[in-house]
Amino acid sequence: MNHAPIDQTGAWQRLMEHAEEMRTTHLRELFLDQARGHAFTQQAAGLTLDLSKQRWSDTTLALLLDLAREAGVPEGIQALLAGERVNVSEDRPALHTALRLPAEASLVVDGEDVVPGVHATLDRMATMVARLHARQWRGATGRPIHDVVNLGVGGSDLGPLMVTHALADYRPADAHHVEVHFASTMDGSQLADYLNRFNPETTLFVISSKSFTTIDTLSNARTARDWLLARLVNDGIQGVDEEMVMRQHFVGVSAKPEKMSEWGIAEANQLLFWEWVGGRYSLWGAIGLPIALVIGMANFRELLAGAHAMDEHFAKAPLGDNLPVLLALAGIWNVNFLDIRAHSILPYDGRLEHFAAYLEQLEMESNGKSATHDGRQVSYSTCPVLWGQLGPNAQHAFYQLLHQGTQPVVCDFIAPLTRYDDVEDAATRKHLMAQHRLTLANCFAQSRLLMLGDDAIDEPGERPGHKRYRGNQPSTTLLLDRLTPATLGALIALYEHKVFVQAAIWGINPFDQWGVELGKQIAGETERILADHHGHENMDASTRALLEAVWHAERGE
Ligand SMILES: O=P(O)(O)OC[C@H]1O[C@](O)(CO)[C@@H](O)[C@@H]1O
Repeated sequence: MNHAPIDQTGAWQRLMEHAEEMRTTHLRELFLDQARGHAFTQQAAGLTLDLSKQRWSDTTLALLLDLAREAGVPEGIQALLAGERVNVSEDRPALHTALRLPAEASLVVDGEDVVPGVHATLDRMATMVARLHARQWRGATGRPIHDVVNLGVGGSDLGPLMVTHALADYRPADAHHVEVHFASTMDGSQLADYLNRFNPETTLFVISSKSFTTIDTLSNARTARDWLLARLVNDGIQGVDEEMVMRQHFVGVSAKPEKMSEWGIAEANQLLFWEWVGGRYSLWGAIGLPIALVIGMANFRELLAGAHAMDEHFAKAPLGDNLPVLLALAGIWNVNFLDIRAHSILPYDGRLEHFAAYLEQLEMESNGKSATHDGRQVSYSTCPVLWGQLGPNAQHAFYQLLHQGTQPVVCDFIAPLTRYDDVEDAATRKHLMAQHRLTLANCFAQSRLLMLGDDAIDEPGERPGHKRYRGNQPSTTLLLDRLTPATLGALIALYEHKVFVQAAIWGINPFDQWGVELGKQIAGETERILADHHGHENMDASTRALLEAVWHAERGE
């Protein structure tokens, strides 16, 4: 990978000059070229990526590809996939792609083939899933488990939450005996709701934490353990003891087996993964247990196969046809050359409700960095501010700003081409397919209007200021043939690799997250001060007053 400041390269300078001209070119002018739609559209692994509504031209793309080569992107891709230590600050590989290699593949890292271990874990997951689906996993009183609650946060929550929601339609018949839930917030509010409603005899907790030190997760886990012990042991259910509760109501997923054991997770209930899997890249293995519970192991393997298909494409397609590379370059162009630093993720499918939240972590925790590999502060922008929501709902919320606000925003519109054609009842199918058409019409209308502005109307005429649309907001449209485990796997892998390519160009490490560490430390100190009622004397006036407000409230003042 190239460690020279990227903004001092010839390719960057040429892009800066070219951007002068492009900044004053409206998208509607670019679309005078009728061939543009096709020219900027590529397909792979069940996805169609339309980048024609980006404010770029053939020349822009050629210059961006030069930039990618100058930044060492092709070598970076090979290094990532070969298991080199691309996570420089933590001196380890980032091998999420190994989690989706087929069983017959081999990937030797530090003298060891990692693939057999990956598949051994998948097989252990399969055994757990089969027992739960068959109602053979019983709680301490002998009743089959009905509710499984995943306790995790960040990468140990967002991926499984997003995918289980997206693929709920793929639930096999035997999975209907088990309901999967998620609790992540450290304030306990999500968990408290479950504890009010669920029967402890039939509830299993999956404690998901790569580090097994995350206070958010461990505080939820402690509450869950106390709840189970209070209800099943202290209330004196005959024959039930603590050991049985720990063995029959807790599974642990982590890279730290010793910490799981210390906490009380039975060894047989520990699912392991590796330090070389980043938290936000971890849904493909043991952290994906809730996914496998909802969609079944066969569909989980399809999810992996879809991601692997995207990995193969990423490894082999020439840069100019490579979907993750193209998506990354569009982002670089917007952030660094057109000064567009807000990015909205807008799925037009209710099943992708949690996709934006998932991408917020993937992109911003990966690339929200300002130090390069060699510790230098960058002199250019890196990750944009990324946020999103279901597109149809966002139309009634923040699209006003997209259309008439003052901020340039780039949008990713995401939708499946086909939906509801398999609904059995003919009348319902007809109505639902019409709703899908309506949704696609809205999706395409919005990106067109954002692009053209007033020109989207046949006869724009004179319009008062408050009715004018200036257009020229760029967007990407991503179509899935249909939303299946395989295409969702490919979609996620596409964004993972996009993030990697952008990091390679910016010269930053997408696989660490040092920026979240200090906050955890200071929160720990603050928690002690809150409990001890002293130690705040030398703090800033604002924090002091906030702490005092809590103490007043605790005293009922
Ligand atoms: O899985 P863990 O170790 O509990 O971490 C949860 C999340 O916390 C973070 O480390 C950030 O604090 C994320 O990177 C991670 O996904």
